Amino acid sequence: MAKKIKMNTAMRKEARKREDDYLKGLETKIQEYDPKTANSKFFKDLPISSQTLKGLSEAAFIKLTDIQRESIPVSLKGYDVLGAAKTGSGKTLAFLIPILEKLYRERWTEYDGLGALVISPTRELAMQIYEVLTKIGTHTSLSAGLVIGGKDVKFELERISRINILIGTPGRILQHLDQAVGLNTANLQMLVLDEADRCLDMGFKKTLDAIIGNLPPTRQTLLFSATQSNSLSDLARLSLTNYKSVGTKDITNKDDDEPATPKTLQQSYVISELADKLDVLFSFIKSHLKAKIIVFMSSSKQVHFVYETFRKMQPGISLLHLHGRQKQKARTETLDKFSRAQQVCLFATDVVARGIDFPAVDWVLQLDCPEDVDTYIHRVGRSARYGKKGRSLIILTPQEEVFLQRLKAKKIEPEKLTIKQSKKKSIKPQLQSLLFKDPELKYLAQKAFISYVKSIYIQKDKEVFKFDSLPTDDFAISLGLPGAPNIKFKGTKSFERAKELKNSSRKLKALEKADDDGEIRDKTKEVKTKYDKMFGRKNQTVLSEHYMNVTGVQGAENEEDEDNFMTIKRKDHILNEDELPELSLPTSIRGQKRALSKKASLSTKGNASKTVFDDDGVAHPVYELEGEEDFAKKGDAKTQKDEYLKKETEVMATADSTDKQVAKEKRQEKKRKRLEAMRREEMAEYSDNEGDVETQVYLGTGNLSDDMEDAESDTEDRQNKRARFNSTSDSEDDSDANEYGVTEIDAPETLEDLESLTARLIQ
Ligand SMILES: Nc1ncnc2c1ncn2[C@@H]1O[C@H](COP(=O)(O)OP(=O)(O)OP(=O)(O)O)[C@@H](O)[C@H]1O
Repeated sequence: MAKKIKMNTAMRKEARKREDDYLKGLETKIQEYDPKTANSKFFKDLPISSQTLKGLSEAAFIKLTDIQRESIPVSLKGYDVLGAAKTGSGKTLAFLIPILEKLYRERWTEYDGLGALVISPTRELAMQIYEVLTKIGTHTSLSAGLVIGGKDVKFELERISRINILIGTPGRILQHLDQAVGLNTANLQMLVLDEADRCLDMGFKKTLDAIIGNLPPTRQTLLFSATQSNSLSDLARLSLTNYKSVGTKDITNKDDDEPATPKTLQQSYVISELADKLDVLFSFIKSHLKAKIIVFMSSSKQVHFVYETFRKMQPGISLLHLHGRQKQKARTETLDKFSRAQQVCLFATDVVARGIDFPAVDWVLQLDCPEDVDTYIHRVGRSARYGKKGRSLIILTPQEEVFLQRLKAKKIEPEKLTIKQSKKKSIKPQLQSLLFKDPELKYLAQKAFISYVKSIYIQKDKEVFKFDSLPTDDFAISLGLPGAPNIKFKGTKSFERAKELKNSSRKLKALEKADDDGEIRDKTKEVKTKYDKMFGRKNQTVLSEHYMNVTGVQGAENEEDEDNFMTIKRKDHILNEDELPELSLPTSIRGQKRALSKKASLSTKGNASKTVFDDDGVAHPVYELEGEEDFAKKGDAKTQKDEYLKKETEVMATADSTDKQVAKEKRQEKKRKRLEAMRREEMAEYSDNEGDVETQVYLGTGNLSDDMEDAESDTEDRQNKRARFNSTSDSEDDSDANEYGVTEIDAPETLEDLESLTARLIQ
């Protein structure tokens, strides 16, 4: 922080003049700076302020990297920038320095509000950017905030209005833009999108559009990434004006034969059968006990399973695991431990594939093939950063070998390795024995199996990921399972049938419509057996235990169920179709149609008549005429009429109150389901791949040097977050929505009320 000295008016004037002159001089230097002639090597050669230089040198940033040399002067001159450079090449400083400089030159104070906004696709990356900013900005008087989840609103509102540089993930930033009255973007000078293409991949396009829509068009915008996609060019076209592309040659390899991966990275691959991959992994770890390794896998369930089982087999190196389904506190601790350790193996999903700057990673191992070459580049980019050496190994199954061609098209040609026979060790018997002893592990194995199969199924590149030729039985055995869990695509007969369906394009669409529970819901054709209904109620306490027993899915209520695309059934508990109650159905097609058609059945049955049964079980027509004498015996007509009306009114009143009760229950059920759906949606959005995964909001206290994390009260914050999140999404089109985004409706008093309620619900 700038040191405050007591000054009188004259001194203040003098200081002000000196500052004016200095800033003018700086501005002139920027305009006159010509990167070609300047040929700067060090930060001190750039036209930047002494306070930023001081911060940089204290953090040991002295020499410029290529992307910094190229892009900082362009950004300082005020151009929009599309910056692309290899992983680990120093892009973070390339956008943070221009932010600090711009706000400094504009003499930004806390009263000017938000001056710069930095958007990052993951929370981890946002935290990392914030940390770098706190280091290099320590001599400025600017304030910075990290927007990552739930302090109380009053606290946020108070702070956010004084933040000058805000860093966060797209969803959370939009929420603040929508809700925080104190967040004034009218003066915003700079917008930065880090890993911009990833923000788009993760489906944040709409959110980004909405954020950009909230910002003044006169701002300067910088987009940075280590890979480039068409969507990024689209975003650049839409959000940048008169922009300069910087460093893009570095990664597009149009003009030279250089790959988009760092030169100092030694890349290799091995071909292994799917069923042997875990053996290869274990053998690899055993023979690299002194290394710092990251192992990438395709899903959190795989990470969880491999971590839990390998831990029990004690390979002789510390093991860590990190995925988006862990609590934020655990994730932050793991990141920290991994960063500090020198000999350690981290099992992770792609949540840390991009941008995260772990120091000195020796090996990046890809146990599962990445979805595309860009993901490959980002994963291997966790090693060989900032010119250091590093190595990578990708394990491909014979079916996935075609991925090497995809890499070759981008000039990436890893070297083939074969594993020495002497180093190969099968861990299958150990895994089997572990699973046999521990049902929890068996459950994890089943989930890992399912999530892997699902991950292959949903891949876009069908030439690389061949769902049909998955050796499922062998794979299951390799996880220690007795055989492939009987995966049932609900609504179809079996796994084999699912494959068959997958090959038929129309039915594929149906499969793609599968909901979170793996059920392909075709509402028009859905027929529920009593077993379906029972399983459908698995969350209800009475049946849940039984459901778990039948399906062998113990502890499912404690697990996030993202992988229930397909459900598993324990082999020994398959329900036999012949156990189901027998139905006699018409065999001919015409007969079936007739049975299902009301109209057709009426034609054969004649008009319907309503019958009532008396106490002796004798049937009478509903309107049975009574003889005059019998009628007269009961009293005069008026009294009878009044009595009848009274009785009927009572019946109607009872029916009305029952109806109201039923309507109320239905409404509550609907509300519950809606909240549940929102929660699931939110979990999905804030999950594995993992974008806006924050569970807490934290704003910096208004000073760059202040710390950032308060991971307390996770659950409570999660609830708060959820509440606000829902409220955001609903508020636009539902003026009656309360703070939870749920429309409160009065109990219908009349039939009209009920009708209008129904109409609203249908809408
Ligand atoms: N000028 C510099 N001098 C010394 N170290 C630097 C310099 N610039 C960056 N670094 C270091 O290099 C590493 C990589 O930097 P950074 O994380 O900004 O890379 P990146 O290009 O954003 O990578 P990715 O594409 O993977 O996100 C960091 O450890 C950072 O501290």
